[in-house]
Parts: sequence; structure tokens; C-alpha cells
Amino acid sequence: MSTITIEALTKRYSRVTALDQLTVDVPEGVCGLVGANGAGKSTLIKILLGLSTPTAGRASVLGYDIASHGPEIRQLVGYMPEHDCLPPDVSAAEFVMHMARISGLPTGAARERTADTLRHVGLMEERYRRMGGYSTGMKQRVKLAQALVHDPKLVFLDEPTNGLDPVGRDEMLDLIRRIHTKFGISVLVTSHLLGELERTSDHVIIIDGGRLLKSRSTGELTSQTHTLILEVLDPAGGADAADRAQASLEASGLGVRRAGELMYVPATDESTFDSIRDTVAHAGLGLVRLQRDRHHIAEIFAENTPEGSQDHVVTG
Ligand SMILES: Nc1ncnc2c1ncn2[C@@H]1O[C@H](COP(=O)(O)OP(=O)(O)OP(=O)(O)O)[C@@H](O)[C@H]1O
Repeated sequence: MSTITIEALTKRYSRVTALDQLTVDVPEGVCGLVGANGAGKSTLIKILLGLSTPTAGRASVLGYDIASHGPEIRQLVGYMPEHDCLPPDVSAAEFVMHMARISGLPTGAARERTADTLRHVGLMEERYRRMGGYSTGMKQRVKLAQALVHDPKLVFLDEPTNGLDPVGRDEMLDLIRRIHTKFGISVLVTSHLLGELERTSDHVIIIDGGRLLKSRSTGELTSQTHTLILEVLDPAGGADAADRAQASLEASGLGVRRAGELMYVPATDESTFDSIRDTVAHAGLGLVRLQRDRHHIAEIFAENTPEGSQDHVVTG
């Protein structure tokens, strides 16, 4: 089932077309929205929240039309904005409690939800300190907590890993995954870091210049290819194992592409596995690895990205 449907959505600013006839459905679960800086991700989120009006096209969020039901949508959706927006002289506990009260929760429930969400994002210890002294990672966690505090059905997270170091980024990605697995909340998360989405998202939507490039389940995007990846060793300790394996495989009629010690062999059918095993054994070598290669999201993006727009995309 879709949480969001988008039909021919267009947003033109005076000099830029930020969204250009975008049509796509966002399924339940964790959905990654990926694109280089300026691809239109934040513009799309603001339109879906009813905070900005599209130039043309239509969309619905959780069954509500964005043109007529902004307040209903904002009641059911949590929003973590991209940029810093936290008052520095206030503590996380006060701020998240305030956001819970604004969402309409009575004081008791707001206090309970504030404690629960701050615990979930790992900010219990520091919750009474003023946020001006927080690290970037802690600020991102407060922004996430305020998006979750009113128990939404869906959250929009705009670049939640921005400014985080690799450890902080991994922790944030785990938190995002748990929002769905533990609480059943669907997530639309934006990023320009393609590698992040492979393990966090169930589905990935790729946009560029406000246009749709691809919308696929992560499984489909990273599905197995028809290439086998192979690594060998010489039990006698010889250093030329890969060279010898390559020569033997080619003599058996198999095509081999080399990348250092790794060999890539096109598989015609399951019998290719047997041919490789027998050929390698016959050459007196041992198999370290023999498996199907997989697509990576970054490669798929690279195949589709018009020249000149890739330099903003980080594939790490
Ligand atoms: N209020 C505005 N007025 C004019 N142009 C705008 C406005 N907001 C966004 N834009 C332009 O629209 C395009 C899309 O911007 P948007 O912020 O949606 O991209 P993004 O994918 O979220 O990138 P980023 O992560 O850098 O914010 C950009 O060219 C941007 O400069």
C-alpha cells in the first residue's frame, strides 16, 4: 500500500524548476529519497506537508489531498527539517515537551511521550542541558525526537545524517530503521549519500533535477547479477594463484575479468559454478570465494545521471 501518491507534481521558482512533472508512489516502510544537492528533495517534502504550494500537479499523503487537507496531514506526519532550528537556551526535555503540547497532547501524556522518545533517540542523560552546548549528533537526535513525539503514522526526515561522523551516521541509520521495525511508523528519508540507503531503506526513489530517475525496492536495485565473483589461493603458498586460475579458466572457455585478486566470470547457468570449481581444483588451487555479484545502488545512479551532475553525489 502507498503512503504517498504524487502525480505530475511541478514546482517552479522564478529561475529554477525544482520539481518537474514528478509522478511516483511512496510505499509503506522505510523509503529513501535520494538525489544530489538541489535535486528537489526538500521542496517535495515541504509541498507534501502543505507548507509550499505546487505550481502544477497533485499529491496525497495517507489518503489526504495536500491541496485541501494540510492540517490533517501535519497531525499524522512528523517532520525533521534539514537545517538547525533548535533554540540554544532551552533543554531537549523542555523543547520536545513543548512540541508535544503544540501537537495537542495533554500535559501527562506529553511528559510520558517526551521521556519515551528521548530515551529512544539515546538522549536521556543529557536531556536537561541547554541545547546550545550540544554536538551536531545530539542536535540531530533532538530534531528526530520532536518529529516522533506525537506518535505519527509517517515521518519525513530531511538529511538526518548531515554533519555526522561515520559512527554517528551509523547510529542514526539504525535509529531510523528501528522507527519502522519497532513502532510501525513509515519513513521517507532524504539523502545525497547513496550508500546509506542500501541498508536502511526498503525502497529507494532517485530524483535528479526534479525528475524521477528510478523508483524500486532496494532488493530489486541490489538484485543479483549474472556475474560470478571468484577468489582463489594456492595451498602451496605461491603468489600467482589468481594468474594461474585466470589462465586455466580461459583455457576452459570461460571469460574472466580481473580486479586485483578478484575475478569476475559471466554465468550462463548453474553449471558455470561446477566448471569453475573443477577448473580451479584441477589447477591445484583452493577456492576462497565463489558467489554471485550484486548490483549496488551507486552504479545504478551513475548509469542514469546526466553528465555534470554527479560531482555532488557521494557514494560512500
Ligand atoms: N524558496 C526558493 N526560492 C527559489 N529557489 C529555490 C527555493 N527553494 C529551493 N530552491 C531551488 O530549488 C532547487 C531544489 O532545491 P531543494 O532544496 O528542494 O533541493 P534538495 O534536493 O533538497 O537539495 P539540498 O539538500 O541542497 O537542500 C534548487 O535549485 C534550489 O536552489
